[in-house]
Amino acid sequence: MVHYLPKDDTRPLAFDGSILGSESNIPSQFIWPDDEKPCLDAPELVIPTIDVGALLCGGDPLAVLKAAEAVNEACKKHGFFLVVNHGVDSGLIDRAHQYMDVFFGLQLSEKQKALRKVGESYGYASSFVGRFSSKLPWKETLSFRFCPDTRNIVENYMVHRMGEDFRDFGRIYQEYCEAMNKLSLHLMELLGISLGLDPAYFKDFFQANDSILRLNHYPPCQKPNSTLGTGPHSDPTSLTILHQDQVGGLQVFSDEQWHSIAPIPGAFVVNIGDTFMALSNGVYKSCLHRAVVNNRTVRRSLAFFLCPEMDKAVTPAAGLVNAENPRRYPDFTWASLLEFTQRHYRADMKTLDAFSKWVQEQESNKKATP
Ligand SMILES: C=C1C[C@]23C[C@@]1(O)CC[C@H]2[C@]1(C)CCC[C@@](C)(C(=O)O)[C@H]1[C@@H]3C(=O)O
Ligand SMILES: O=C(O)CCC(=O)C(=O)O
Ligand SMILES: [Fe+2]
Repeated sequence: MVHYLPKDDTRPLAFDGSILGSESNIPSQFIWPDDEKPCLDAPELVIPTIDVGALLCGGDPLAVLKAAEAVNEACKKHGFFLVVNHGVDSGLIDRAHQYMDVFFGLQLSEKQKALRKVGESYGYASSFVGRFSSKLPWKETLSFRFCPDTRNIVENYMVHRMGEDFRDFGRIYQEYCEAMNKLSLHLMELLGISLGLDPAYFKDFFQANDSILRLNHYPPCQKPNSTLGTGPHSDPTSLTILHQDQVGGLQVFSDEQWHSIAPIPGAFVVNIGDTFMALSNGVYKSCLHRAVVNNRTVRRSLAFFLCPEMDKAVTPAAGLVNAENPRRYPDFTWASLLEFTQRHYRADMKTLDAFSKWVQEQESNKKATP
């Protein structure tokens, strides 16, 4: 059964990884231009490994200070670091990876019960069929909304979209999000210390949050040199906690070239997003990264995106604005940046600058119309 349409057909194609993964004639919409094609032998980027054990148990202040210094150095440069000794149960991480196929292994028609609509951030999306017309990512995704104060929000969402049979499935990602939320708040303490702010500064800002867990499922691809699992972008969100399986494929753009981030069992890859770059007044960098695919095996990753409450004002900490470092970005809300990425702009390497320009244009339009 063919799951995609001939080249000249303009109707959106349906992406079914179980079929396309073995196809050699890849639809043109998935082929990236030469200047964005991946280099599969990218050199490895060695990023600092932060042991957060001392932070979790309120232990040795010297160890916390050392971790904060390493975070400061990494975040001023490329915004990526590894986290170990994080307290997240390894069995929960394993189950979160194993259960992905309970959903992605379904018939396309079943998965489409949870179909994400344009402008929405949650549900099932396959390569953004119907959202973009070219440079389509070679992946299927399932995204959940997580708010710590809304009991069982993930579990109830899955039951609502897929039926009672998906309660156990939803329970696993509910527990996974609760663990990510706890770790995120510890990391926010460390980021506050690393910027010379009160440890509670960012922790309080994100205590109530409106976050996203995204399951990325990358089928094998017969032309891995011409396609991308996830295109080059910086995350528009605040902080990303990524768990990638042992297949490998995450790449970061640093020092003018692409580098691979090797999977480390039991470690999370953490990176600063655009919203946190604005909160730090540009001191910490939200950097370009992407995911490459391979022709042998499926790759899976779980990305937890910590986001503030929708209408909370995103404005830099006062201590980070001064004559040497004036305001870099306008005040905004996460709701407006999210809407920008969902309706007006495909998140890429320049999202925050394009968004800042868009905010200023919106404001001048408002002033112009009486
Ligand atoms: C707010 C978001 C938009 C994207 C998901 C996310 O929750 C955080 C990352 C964003 C994304 C992955 C950046 C690359 C382009 C994108 C379209 C994708 O490939 O998935 C982005 C996501 C989106 O759904 O717009
Ligand atoms: O799958 C990966 O390794 C990266 C995915 C990513 O960058 C994202 O979902 O924002
Ligand atoms: Fe990302």
